[in-house]
Amino acid sequence: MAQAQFQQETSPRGEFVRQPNRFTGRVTAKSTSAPGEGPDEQGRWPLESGRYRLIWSRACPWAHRAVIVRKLLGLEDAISLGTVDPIRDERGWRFSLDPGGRDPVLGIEFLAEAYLLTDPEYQGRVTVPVLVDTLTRQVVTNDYPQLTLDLSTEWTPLATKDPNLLPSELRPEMDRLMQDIYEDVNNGVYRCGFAVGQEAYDEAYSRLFSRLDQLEQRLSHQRYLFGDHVTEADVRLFTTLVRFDAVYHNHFKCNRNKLSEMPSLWRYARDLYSLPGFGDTVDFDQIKRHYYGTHAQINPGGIVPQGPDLSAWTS
Ligand SMILES: N[C@@H](CCC(=O)N[C@@H](CS)C(=O)NCC(=O)O)C(=O)O
Repeated sequence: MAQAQFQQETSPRGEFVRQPNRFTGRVTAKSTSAPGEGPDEQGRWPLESGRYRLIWSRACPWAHRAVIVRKLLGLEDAISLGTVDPIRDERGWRFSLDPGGRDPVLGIEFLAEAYLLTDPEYQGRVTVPVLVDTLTRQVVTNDYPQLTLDLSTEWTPLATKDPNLLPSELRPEMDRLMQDIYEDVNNGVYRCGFAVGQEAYDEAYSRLFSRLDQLEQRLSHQRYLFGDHVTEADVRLFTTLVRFDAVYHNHFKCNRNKLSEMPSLWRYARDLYSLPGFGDTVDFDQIKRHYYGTHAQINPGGIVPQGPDLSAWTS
C-alpha cells in the first residue's frame, strides 16, 4: 500500500480517518467567569469583545467557514483575525506573512506554540481554524463545527448583524443535511484524496458524487439549500465547492466531472460567491499553493498547475 499522507489517520484498509478535534472550549455569555478570567467549572469561557483571536489559513475550507460566518454576523470587531502562511514548513503553520514572522497580537511564530502551551503533550496535527485567548495564548477551541454554531447562538450579544443562519424551525433538517454534506462532500473530498487503498478511494468517490448528484437535484428548483434564505448549510457547502475545480478535481482525484459541469450547483456556488463574505474571502492563489505545495505524498514535486481557468467565478 502507498505511503499515507497522514499515517496516524489512515485505517488498515487505507481509508482516511480524520483525527478528533482536541480542544472543545466554548465562549458563552452563560459562563460564570468574570471578564479576564479563564473558563468556569463547566469549561465555559466568558464572552468578551476583543479578547479572542481566530486564526485561519485562506486555503483551508474548515477555517474559511468560520471567517464567512464571522463576517455575516458582523463580528469582525469582536473577534480579531490572524492569518497563517498557506505553506507549512516542518514546524507546521507559521505566521510568516506578518512583519517579523510573528502574529502581531499573540506574538508567536508558529501556531504549534499555542497548542503546546495549552497541552504540552499534544501530538496530533496542529490545525486551523482555532480560537485563541489573547490574554493567556491558550487554545479555546479547534472544534470548527461547534465554533460556527456558537458564533450564531452564543455570540449574539456582540453580533452587529442578524442573518439568521440557523433558523430554529429548520435546525433538525439542517443538522441532518450538514452531517451528510460533511461526511460525503466536505470530508468526502479528503477521503478521496488521502485514501491509500483502491477500495477506500472508490467508496469515497462514489459517495461524493452520489451526494453531489442529490444536491444538484435539490438546487434545480430552489436558490439555496433551504429556499431563498442563506443558512449555515450553504456556508459549509460553499467552502468545498469553491475549491472543487481549483484543487479537488485534480489533486484529490475527484474527477468524474468538474463543478462547472453540474449546472445547478455551479449556478448556486457562483450566486453565493457574489455575496459579501463569500467571494471576497476566497483566495484561489493561496488555495492552490497550499494543497499542491504541502501534500508531498500526493504531489511530491510540489508543482502548482497553471489551470484551470477560474475566471468564470467572477464573470
Ligand atoms: N481540526 C480538524 C480539521 C481542520 C483541518 O484539518 N485543517 C487543516 C487545514 S485545511 C490543517 O490545519 N491541517 C494541518 C496539518 O495537516 O498539519 C482536524 O483536526 O482534522
